[in-house]
Amino acid sequence: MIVLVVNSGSSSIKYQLLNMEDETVLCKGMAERIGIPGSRIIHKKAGEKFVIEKPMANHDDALKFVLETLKDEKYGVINDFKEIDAVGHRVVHGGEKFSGSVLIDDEVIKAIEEFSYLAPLHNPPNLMGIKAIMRLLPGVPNVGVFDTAFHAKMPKKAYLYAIPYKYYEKYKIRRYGFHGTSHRYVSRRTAEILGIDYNNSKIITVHLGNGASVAAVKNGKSVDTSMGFTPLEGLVMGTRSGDLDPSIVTFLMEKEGLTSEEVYTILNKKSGVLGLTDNFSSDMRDIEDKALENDPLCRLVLDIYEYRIAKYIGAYVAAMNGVDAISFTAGVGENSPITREEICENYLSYLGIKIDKEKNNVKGVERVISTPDSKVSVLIVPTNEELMIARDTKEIIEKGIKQLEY
Ligand SMILES: Nc1ncnc2c1ncn2[C@@H]1O[C@H](COP(=O)(O)OP(=O)(O)O)[C@@H](O)[C@H]1O
Ligand SMILES: CC(=O)OP(=O)(O)O
Ligand SMILES: [Mg+2]
Repeated sequence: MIVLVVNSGSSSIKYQLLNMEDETVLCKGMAERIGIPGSRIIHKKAGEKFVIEKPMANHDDALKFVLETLKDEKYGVINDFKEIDAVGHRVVHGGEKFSGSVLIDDEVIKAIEEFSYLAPLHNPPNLMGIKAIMRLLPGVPNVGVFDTAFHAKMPKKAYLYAIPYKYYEKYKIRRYGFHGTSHRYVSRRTAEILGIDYNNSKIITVHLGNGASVAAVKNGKSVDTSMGFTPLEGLVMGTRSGDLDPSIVTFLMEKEGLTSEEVYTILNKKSGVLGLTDNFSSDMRDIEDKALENDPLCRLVLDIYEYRIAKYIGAYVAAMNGVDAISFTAGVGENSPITREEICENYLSYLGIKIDKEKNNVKGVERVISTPDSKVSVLIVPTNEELMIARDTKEIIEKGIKQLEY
C-alpha cells in the first residue's frame, strides 16, 4: 500500500510518500513560501535533494505541484496517481470529539471546521490541504490524524482549569494538549528500545521543536501534557511565551492600549526565545552558539529555556509518582547535547540520573544516553510523526473501519 502523508501548515506543506509494505520513504519534501514571492519545493528522493522554484498562489496550487512532482520524470517515484492508495493528514485540533485517527468524510470536515476557533493558526490550513487533495485525487480515501487525540483521555483532574465550570460546558475550555502523534511514537519506541512493557511503564517525553511540549505517559496513555487549550501554554518556545500569569494579558491591554488579537499575536509570535533576545533569533542553534561564546543574554535565555523544561519533568515525576525513562525528541531534543546534558545534570541528579557524556554527544541518533547505573533511563528518540500518520492510515483503510482507538 502506498500512502501519501500531508502536513499542511499556514505557509508550508510537508509531504512524504511511503511504501507501507516495508515502511520505506519513497520521497519527501516541503512546499514553502506558499502565496508569497519565492515559493518553491524542496524535494528529496533517494538521498538526493532538489530545490524547484515555482509560483504557488495557494494550497490548491501547492498540492497540485507536489502531486506533479511525485510523478515527474526526474523527481518522481510513481507513474500514475492511481498508485496512491490513501492520504493521511496531520490535523492539529480534534476537540473532544476525536480520541483516535478517523476516515475523513463530510461530517469529519464539519467538525474540523468547528474546532478552528480553538486552533485558528493551525486547523484552517490543515483543512485547505484536505480539501485540495479531495479535489485533486477524487476517490482516494483520506485519514485525519490529530495532534490532540493521544491526550484526549487524560484524567479530568489534569484537563480542567480552575475557572467557572460553566466555561468548560459552554466553550469546552480545557487542556487538550498537542504533538500527540510525536509523544505517542516516542513513548512507545522508548519502551521498545528499553525492552520494558509499554502498558506498565512511566515515561516522560520531551518534544522540543519550534513548538515544544512535555508529556507524562503512564502505562501507554498520556495522563498530562504541558500544552493546554491552545499550543501556547507550557514551555518557552521559539516565538511562544508558554506559561505566564494571565493578568499580564489584561495589564498589557490596558497599559499599551492593545486589542485582544494584538496580545494574542505578541504571545504567540513575538515572545519566547525571540522575544527574550529582543528579536535576535527564534532558533535555538543561534542561542546556543552565542551562549557558548559567553554572550550573557543568550546564556540567560538558554537557562530560562532549560529551567522551564526541568520544572515540567519534575512535575510529571509527581504526576505519575515515579518515572522509568525520559526521552528527548524533535529539532532541539534530538540535536542539542548541551540542552539535554544541562537539564539532566543541573536539575535531575536527585532522581539518580546520570548522563554518559560521550553517548550524549550526538545529533539525531536513536540511543540511550544515560549510564548503566542511572536510576532513570534517558534517551534520544528521533520522532517520526509521518510514519505514525501512515501507519494509522493503512490500518484504517485495511480494516475498513471509521475510527482507531489508541
Ligand atoms: N543542531 C541543533 N541545535 C539546536 N537546536 C536545533 C538544532 N537543529 C534544529 N534545532 C532547533 O529545532 C527547531 C525546529 O525543530 P522541528 O522539530 O523541526 O520543529 P517544527 O516541526 O515545529 O518546525 C529549530 O527552530 C531549531 O531551534
Ligand atoms: C501544535 C504545535 O505547536 O505544532 P508546531 O510545533 O508544529 O507548531
Ligand atoms: Mg514539528
